[in-house]
Amino acid sequence: MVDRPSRPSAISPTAAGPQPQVDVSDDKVTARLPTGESVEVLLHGATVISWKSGSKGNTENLWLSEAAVLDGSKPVRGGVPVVFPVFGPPPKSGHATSSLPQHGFARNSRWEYLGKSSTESTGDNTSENSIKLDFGLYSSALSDTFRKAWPYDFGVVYSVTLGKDSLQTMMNVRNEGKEGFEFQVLLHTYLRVKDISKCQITGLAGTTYTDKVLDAKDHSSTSPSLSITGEVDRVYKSIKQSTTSVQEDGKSRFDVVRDNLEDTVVWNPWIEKAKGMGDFKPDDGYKNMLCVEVGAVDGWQKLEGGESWEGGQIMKSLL
Ligand SMILES: O=P(O)(O)OC[C@H]1O[C@@H](O)[C@H](O)[C@@H](O)[C@@H]1O
Repeated sequence: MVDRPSRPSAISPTAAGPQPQVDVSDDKVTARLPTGESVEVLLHGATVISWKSGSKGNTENLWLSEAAVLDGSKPVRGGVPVVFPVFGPPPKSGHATSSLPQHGFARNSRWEYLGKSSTESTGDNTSENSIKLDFGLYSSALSDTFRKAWPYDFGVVYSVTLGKDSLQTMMNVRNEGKEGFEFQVLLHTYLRVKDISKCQITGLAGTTYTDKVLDAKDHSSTSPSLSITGEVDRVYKSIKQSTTSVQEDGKSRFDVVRDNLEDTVVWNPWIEKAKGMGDFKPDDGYKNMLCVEVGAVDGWQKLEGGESWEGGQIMKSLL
């Protein structure tokens, strides 16, 4: 477990200073800090589709396809889709998730907005806000098809916390039934980069990964950093380091810190695969995105009736 964001030195809910703003519409929730940072979350899939930080909140940190479908008819290509309760194509048969679509139903279901909470931390002559948005998905709200395919009683609360230069996304999964169930979870983050050819990923050395492009077999990562020079689809498993970092042009760009999650998928479809996806635009958008997807996808998490599990990430924009 990594440390949660440090506790504010003083919390003053009635502070007189400017407060974060939250707008709730039929299909999305938008939050903005007084300093300009913002986050947009679509209720479809509780998909974060924009996270802006930097000076006056001018820097978009997430890649969203120009052809992303945002009307709820399919998963969003970009942002941070939530993958649950199965990662990738489900096991062909013999597992409770076998009849689910690729990456499960969470990114394909409408979530409920549960509300917000904000904190203001004050230091010497400084004051910093953060805002947490909570979203819920329950078995009772699933479509009949998904409920039939995965007939367990569950509740998931997904919390998205916007800080000055960070975005924390945490999943809390509860088994609300009597029967135990197994699940996988993954936060399929599409980071926005200026030029993939100038990016390096560190924090994965000494890890075993499955290379889904090469041979679907296990390999050992010995090199201290990874550059993307073609299609990549790797599942890094049981990673020792808690932080995966992205450098661009020799400068630190992102830190992705895992919390109670041991695995990370690194994905870029590159030229041909990008062209083959109808909702991936522009065709050369693969140059501006890098998926660093934290998760628990090697094997299964098991929850007995009444138990719950929590895991997630803190992403830091280091501009
Ligand atoms: O097209 P989808 O279902 O959103 O999946 C995108 C990619 O998601 C990644 O997590 C997988 O490792 C890839 O194999 C997959 O191609």
